[in-house]
Amino acid sequence: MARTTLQARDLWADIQTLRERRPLVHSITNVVVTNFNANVLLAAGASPVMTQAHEELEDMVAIAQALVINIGTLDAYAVEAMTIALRAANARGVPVALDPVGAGATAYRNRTLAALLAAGRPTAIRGNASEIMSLAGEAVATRGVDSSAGTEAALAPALALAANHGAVVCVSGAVDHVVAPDGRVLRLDNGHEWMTRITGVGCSLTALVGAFCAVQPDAWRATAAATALMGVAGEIAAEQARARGAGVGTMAALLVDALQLVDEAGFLARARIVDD
Ligand SMILES: Nc1ncnc2c1ncn2[C@@H]1O[C@H](COP(=O)(O)OP(=O)(O)OP(=O)(O)O)[C@@H](O)[C@H]1O
Ligand SMILES: Cc1ncsc1CCO
Ligand SMILES: [Mg+2]
Repeated sequence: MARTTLQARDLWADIQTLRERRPLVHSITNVVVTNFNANVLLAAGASPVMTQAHEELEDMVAIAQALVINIGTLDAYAVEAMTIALRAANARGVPVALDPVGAGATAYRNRTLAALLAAGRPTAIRGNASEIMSLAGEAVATRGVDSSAGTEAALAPALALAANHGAVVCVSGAVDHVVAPDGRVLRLDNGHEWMTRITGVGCSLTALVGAFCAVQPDAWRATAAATALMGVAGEIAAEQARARGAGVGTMAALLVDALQLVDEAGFLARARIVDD
């Protein structure tokens, strides 16, 4: 595999740009994570707005710098909202991050994802391994919203998915894989297992992918910056929680703190880009 040309300092530059520019990120997301996602976006430096009212979708997309679509809790109204917003974003060149929550768990989710991908083109897709494998057409059963596979097994499916849809694909897990439609692959070895025990960390990563796509035109690099930031912040939060004998509830708050407070030295010391 080609050695990556991306360095941690490139990703740090994007984090600084996000903090300076405060892009407006419009999310149509699930009812479990809406508040947490908004706090994650604010902590990282973006400006969130959540709405799915059909009457205002086109106007909101028109003033947003990124759109995030998350299928975690679906119903017919939300699916129509996602379709309208996706089309509007594509027409205006607004980048779109898609979170295929629970892909492979139910026929309704699979159908909805197929219809969305037929209606428009996401700039980036972020899911756990079994979600990405399912979306790429592999026969894999996602267990509810949690992954049933490792990220290495999802690499080939992710590359195929990226090429087929012209979208960057991020497979999150113990080692995150960020792949581009042209075959570029970046592996990031950050994070902590406890991140899987706080609901919506993956969804929030997808929201960050949208935010970084608003400020970095190379969607692969933008997705890598989002993924590295979440991984580094998760590591810091887990360490701090454990140091005070706390668990994942405290860690959720510390994760938001770390997204806000991580500095250049802390980020560069921790970000682990893995080359083959
Ligand atoms: N075993 C692990 N070790 C370290 N970090 C992990 C591990 N598993 C997941 N992560 C990190 O947790 C974050 C969320 O990824 P995950 O794959 O759990 O998302 P998800 O399953 O979509 O989550 P959710 O649906 O709850 O939002 C990513 O930043 C990822 O790097
Ligand atoms: C737990 C859960 N159920 C539907 S969406 C969601 C949030 C994490 O994906
Ligand atoms: Mg998820």
